[in-house]
Parts: sequence; structure tokens; C-alpha cells
Amino acid sequence: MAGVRISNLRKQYKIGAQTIHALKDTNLLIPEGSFTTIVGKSGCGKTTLLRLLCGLEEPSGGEIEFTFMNTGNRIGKKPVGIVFQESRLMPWLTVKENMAFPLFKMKNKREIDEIVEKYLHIMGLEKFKNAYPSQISGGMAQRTAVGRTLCYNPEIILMDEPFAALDYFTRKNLQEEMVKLFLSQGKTIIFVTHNVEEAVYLGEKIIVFSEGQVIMEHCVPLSYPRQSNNLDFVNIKEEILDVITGSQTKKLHT
Ligand SMILES: Nc1ncnc2c1ncn2[C@@H]1O[C@H](COP(=O)(O)OP(=O)(O)OP(=O)(O)O)[C@@H](O)[C@H]1O
Repeated sequence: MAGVRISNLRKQYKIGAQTIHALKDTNLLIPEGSFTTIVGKSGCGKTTLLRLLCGLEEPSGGEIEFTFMNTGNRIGKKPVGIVFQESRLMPWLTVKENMAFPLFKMKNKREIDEIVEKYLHIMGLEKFKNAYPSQISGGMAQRTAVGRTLCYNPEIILMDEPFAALDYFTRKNLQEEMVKLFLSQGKTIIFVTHNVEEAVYLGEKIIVFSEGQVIMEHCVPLSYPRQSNNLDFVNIKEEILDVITGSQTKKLHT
């Protein structure tokens, strides 16, 4: 298992003569095997953080350090997989072939088959394994994308608003699946969302970003599965909404 230590992380972009400070001196500790949700208004730097974590962008300053329980020979390999808002499946491959894609370097076909069948089962996609992306629903496509990442078996799963484009019921269903997956697989999950209810439903810890900075870290003292109509749930949600909308500007470490 792996976690992440982020120290004084900065990212600047240039647009013409303008400098955009997408991330300003961010410090975070993401423990191994934890579920962290990140919320904040549009443009506050959430996606930038994920892009830096998975190596799609280079930081302008600061450090990202992956912390391993068992250092062994893993140093040098980024232990992350990412799920985007869109499933990004290959349309010419079936559900099963899409999920098997990250395993293309493996030689043993039977081993590949075992891994893919396992995650087809976990994601409830066995009946659709031979379907093409154009033949499945948006929820199934996202489940295929999550399954593909699980086949790759990263230590840390980054999720960038993976359920944002889905309808309410599919989204609720996939949120429940995520909790089950977290409890059964013990992966480190970093999940970006606009939706505060989703953040409280999923996260052991919620991190609130504003203008490229962490303005709140809140541990959620509720066990899984959570009920969104529970009073404590509602109170946490309200508190976080207040911080995002600026009714409170405080830095909490609970
Ligand atoms: N490639 C880029 N070039 C220039 N500016 C960028 C680039 N990528 C992001 N930015 C800027 O960095 C800031 C943070 O963007 P980012 O995408 O991380 O925000 P976000 O919180 O994920 O927003 P959203 O919730 O809308 O996806 C924004 O001001 C954005 O315009």
C-alpha cells in the first residue's frame, strides 16, 4: 500500500502575459489505505493536483513523495491509476478487452483472464463483457473504466469527478460500489468532486480547496455505509458548504 506526502507543491501556468497560480504551496498527507475526497469551486486547482500526482504535469515547485509500507523495489514507478470524468474506453474493444488493456505486457493469458474476470464480477459487468462501449450505458462505461484501473492494480486510485456526468440513480449506485470497493480492496483513493454530498458520503477525510489552496481538512467521523439524511451527515455537509461559499473562512483540522 502507498500514501502520498505533498510538500509546498506549486503549479503555475502562463496564459500570454498572465500567470495563473493553479496550486499555491499545498501541503497534504494522504495516508496509505485512506479514502480522501477533494471538493471546491470550479477552477480551484483540484484537477491540477491529480494531474501532478499522476505525472501528466510537472510541478513548478515543491515535492510529491509516495510513501510505501514496503519500499522493496517499487521506487521509481508511480503507483497511481486515474479514472476521468469520461470513461475514455476504446470503442473498437469490448468491455472485457478494455479492462484487459493495461495488462498487455503480461505473457500469461490465463492469468490475464483470471484478473479481468475477477474485476468484471466485482463491477457487475459479467453479462456485458462482450459488448462494445457503444452498446452499454454511461454507468456501465464508468464501471468498466474503474475496472480497467483496478486490473492495472495501482496502489493509489485517483478519480477526477468520475460520476459527474451520470444521472442521480446511477451515481448513487456507483457511490455505493465505491464504498464496497474501498472496504474490500484497501486501496488509497483520492476522489475529486464538485458535489459536497458525494464528498461526505465517500471520504474518510474531506479536503476543501479554494484558489489553489487547502482551506479545510475535515475527518468524517461516520461509519460506512452512510445515510445522507442522518443529522451528523447533514451537519458536516452544511459546514463544508459554508466554507466553500465563504460563510466561514477557517482552517480546521479535526
Ligand atoms: N493547461 C493549462 N493552462 C493554463 N491554465 C490552466 C491549465 N490547466 C488549468 N489551468 C488553470 O488552473 C486553474 C485550476 O484549474 P483546475 O482544472 O485544476 O481546476 P478545478 O478545480 O479542477 O476546476 P473544475 O472543477 O472546473 O474542473 C484554473 O484557473 C485553470 O484555468
